[in-house]
Amino acid sequence: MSGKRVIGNWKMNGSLDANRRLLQELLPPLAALTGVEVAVCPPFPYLAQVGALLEGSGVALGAQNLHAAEKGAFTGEVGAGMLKELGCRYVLVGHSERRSLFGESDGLVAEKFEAALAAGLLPVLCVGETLAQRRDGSTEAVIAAQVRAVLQRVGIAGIATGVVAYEPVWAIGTGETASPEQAQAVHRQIRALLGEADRELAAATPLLYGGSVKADNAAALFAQPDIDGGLIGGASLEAASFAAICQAAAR
Ligand SMILES: O=C(CO)COP(=O)(O)O
Repeated sequence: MSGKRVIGNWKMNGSLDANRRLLQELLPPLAALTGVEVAVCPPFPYLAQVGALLEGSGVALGAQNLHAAEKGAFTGEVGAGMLKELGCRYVLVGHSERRSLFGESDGLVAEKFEAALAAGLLPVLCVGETLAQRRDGSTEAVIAAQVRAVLQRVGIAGIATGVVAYEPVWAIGTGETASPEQAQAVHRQIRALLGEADRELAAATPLLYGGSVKADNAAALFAQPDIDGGLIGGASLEAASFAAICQAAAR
């Protein structure tokens, strides 16, 4: 199957030396793969270094966050145009760590998604429910609210230009992956929700799964009809694991 995407989210990890070593080991096996688009999202200070190391590799660069404004008096923040200038293709928007640790609301996430699109970046909208929300049966409502906030702001054409990543909060960094069936059920729901706006664009929107994706569970997840690839945290920091996950997507 072709057309899958695998994006590595390094989170707040790495160093000049570690990044160089990771990519030295990772890029050769990736060069042999076809039918999969791979990207890595290092912390802001390493975008230029990693961008240079990726040159000619076919692996794309992404950032983990952005501010909704173009520029201005926002100390410590980074604008979409800056990311674009540094060679980013993707930017994560509304990762659950941003939502829970840094108070990002559905509305703010929608503004960021719009700003990324305006700069010519491909925003990756991250959505997902907490364990408490899954247990009390509100998974569907939570995901719907998170997706609708962005849909209302940028429309289905805007969402379809970017990417949606389903990352159940209870599966992030816990080693507990959603089963392929659990993930597929939510992906199907997201596809249906987008399909209410436009079926064709909904079908064309890449839906990635994230949350403890590893070399040994990637193939089963990627085999699901509505899972178009993965957003990888911990395993993207290990060259062999990340390469194996990309390989599973290339099959
Ligand atoms: O948050 C994630 C990617 O954005 C997933 O992280 P893990 O793969 O470490 O569970």
